Amino acid sequence: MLQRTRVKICGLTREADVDAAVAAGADALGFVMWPGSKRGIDPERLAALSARVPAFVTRVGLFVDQDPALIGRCAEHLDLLQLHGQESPEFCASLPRPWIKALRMREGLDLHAAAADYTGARALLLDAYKPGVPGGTGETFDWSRIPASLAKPVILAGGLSADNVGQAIAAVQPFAVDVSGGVEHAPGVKDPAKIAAFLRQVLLSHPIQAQATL
Ligand SMILES: O=C(O)c1ccccc1N[C@@H]1O[C@H](COP(=O)(O)O)[C@@H](O)[C@H]1O
Repeated sequence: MLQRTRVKICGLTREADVDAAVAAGADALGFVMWPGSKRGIDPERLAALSARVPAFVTRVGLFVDQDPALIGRCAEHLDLLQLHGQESPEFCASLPRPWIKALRMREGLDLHAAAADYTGARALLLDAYKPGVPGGTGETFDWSRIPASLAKPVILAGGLSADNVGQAIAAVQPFAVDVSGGVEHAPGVKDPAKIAAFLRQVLLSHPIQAQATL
């Protein structure tokens, strides 16, 4: 079976960057609704950016232990929620949109147990662990810690860029990859050339499998 690695470009704050990510072929676009981030936007910005996104491109809202009322207000502009804090499985299940759970790869994290706990998650997003920082660190982690078979699709995040995403896909074979800092020239300011290069490297990462399957 031909399995194309999906791509999410996260931390979009500007119309031009939304357009660049869509034009490059991104499958999903991420909007950081957490005000503690330099990439954070408010619900009004979300509405404006989300309105530019065409059909078949998934609009993902990123939250960190935030008020469900705020999540509810944002939901009409989103297709999927990305939960980056200590949200419990019960909290996640109470939300008005499908969701993915972000897990930071701290030492000793049992991914099989997490997949069983977050049974309603559409995928697990795995990110680097840095104490006190909920995500978007620009750091990688040891990809060999990801088990080959997990009960949930894996979205690989953390320090990815055009320079290492091919290697990451070869090592992990994730369902999707997620990038923020690696396609920017400043936090929240994307670089269209880096976005295009990232997408190109993802496509180039499995040509032999594609040819064998066609
Ligand atoms: O981007 C942020 O500022 C952010 C803040 C809080 C939680 C998550 C955040 N970003 C997510 O972190 C990963 C990895 O980002 P990077 O590629 O290493 O910069 C990704 O899922 C971002 O969406």
